[in-house]
Amino acid sequence: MTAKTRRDPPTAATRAAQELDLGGGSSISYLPGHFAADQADEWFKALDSSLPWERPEIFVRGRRSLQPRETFYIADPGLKPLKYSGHAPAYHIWDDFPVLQAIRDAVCEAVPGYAFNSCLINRYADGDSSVAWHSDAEKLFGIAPTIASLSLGTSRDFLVRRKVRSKRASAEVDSAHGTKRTKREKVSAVDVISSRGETQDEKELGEETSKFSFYLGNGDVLLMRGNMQRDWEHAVPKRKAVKGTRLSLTFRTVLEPS
Ligand SMILES: O=C(O)CCC(=O)C(=O)O
Ligand SMILES: [Fe+2]
Repeated sequence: MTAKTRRDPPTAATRAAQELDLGGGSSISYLPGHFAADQADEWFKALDSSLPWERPEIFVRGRRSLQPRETFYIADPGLKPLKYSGHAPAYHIWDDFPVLQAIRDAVCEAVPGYAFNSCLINRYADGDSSVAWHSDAEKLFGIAPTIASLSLGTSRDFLVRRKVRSKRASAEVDSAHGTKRTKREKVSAVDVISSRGETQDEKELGEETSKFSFYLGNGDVLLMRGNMQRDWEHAVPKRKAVKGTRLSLTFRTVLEPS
């Protein structure tokens, strides 16, 4: 049986934050069941039925295709608009969506110290919806953005893997950011290239490729911090057996004015 069964409700032990230090200044904090299921259900229903979802054409690796999920973007007024994969999503503001304002306040409270001013929301109607391997390294979020995602609805796998970079690209990026990379990290980047070739598609990777998997469920919060968008990429792969809908609200801080 390949279908994943629904998780047990979180207990005090499982609800505790899990910290994953990926090295090189990258880390993930995972807060399973941070928001109670009834609260998460209420938010899911309010958003799923009312947001003006978009499903645009995007441009990825030289090919135009229909985005394999729906999205909605909201931000403080007057910020530089988001653009990714050749597409600029419609720019909505919090005043028009009070439920999102309330969710943003709750997430900022859950993750003290960050003033998230924008949110890209993804709607995965069922297991056919996905997001391909990518990082959120857009310039408007700065060089080491913290991104907090809140999952609502059906659970989905969220995968994380180290980026493949040439030795030269690594050296250039490191000097641009003024960071030092240890010899061991350089060697492991090369190992990754030789173990999986240059392909970007999803295939089973060897253990040496540093891949992690989270099963994100209703009310879970996950934070990507530090150099994650520079050195790692993430994906939500298709899962044919999944029938239900998942929303992910990815809170970010846009640093540049328009
Ligand atoms: O759905 C998720 O958890 C990830 C979404 C994502 O990577 C993004 O919006 O950039
Ligand atoms: Fe992302």
